[in-house]
Amino acid sequence: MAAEILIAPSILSSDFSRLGEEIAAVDRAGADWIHLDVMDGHFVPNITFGPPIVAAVRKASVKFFDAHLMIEPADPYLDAFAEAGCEGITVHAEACRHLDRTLQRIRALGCKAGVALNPATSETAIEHVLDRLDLVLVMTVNPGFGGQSFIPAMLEKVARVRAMIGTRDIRLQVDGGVSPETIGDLARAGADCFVAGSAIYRGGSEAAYRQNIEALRAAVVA
Ligand SMILES: O=C(CO)[C@@H](O)[C@H](O)COP(=O)(O)O
Repeated sequence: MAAEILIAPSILSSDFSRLGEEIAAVDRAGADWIHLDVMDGHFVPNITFGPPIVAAVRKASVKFFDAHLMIEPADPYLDAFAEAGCEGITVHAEACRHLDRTLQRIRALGCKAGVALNPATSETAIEHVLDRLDLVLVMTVNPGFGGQSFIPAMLEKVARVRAMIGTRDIRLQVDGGVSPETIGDLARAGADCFVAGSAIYRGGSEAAYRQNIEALRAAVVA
């Protein structure tokens, strides 16, 4: 049976001056997960926030906190993100020298373990850790910024990753340029967890966020 579709708003596109309210708003508007984009200005050319901010906004929602660590190294910060309230921690394959060890640590902390792949990284980079994974994140833009255009070549990669996952209980997440125009193709290629920033946070109100989330869900099944 196909996995339930999950919609995870990326708070990168929210109004950071009201971050707690913006998280609560997408929660009430129908988000399944809250996606937290952590950037270090080194692995990616942008800087966002770290564990203290995650801990501060944890009370804004009881939904699954899905942290996407675009940081290198990631290992020294895993415990702090888990303590801050992240329930899923996704690291980049490109940023982890000992990926197998990193994933073991994430699970030992009681979190779901994920690996993200940049557009240029082959899925073969995660063949050896499939049994340590709860989620694979196929980046469909080059990480660092919201509002970029979806890279069409990633559709075939999503299909290849879906085939690799086989019958394992692993979520296939996509992130970057996810919109009502692209989500249907991504779902047909095998994605089941959709991160969207600008397509959800446009409109600036809870009512708009609800409409935007509903439009994404409708386009998956169209
Ligand atoms: O991780 C990232 C960017 O690095 C994403 O989560 C973006 O924030 C997605 O933004 P949109 O492409 O949906 O606007």
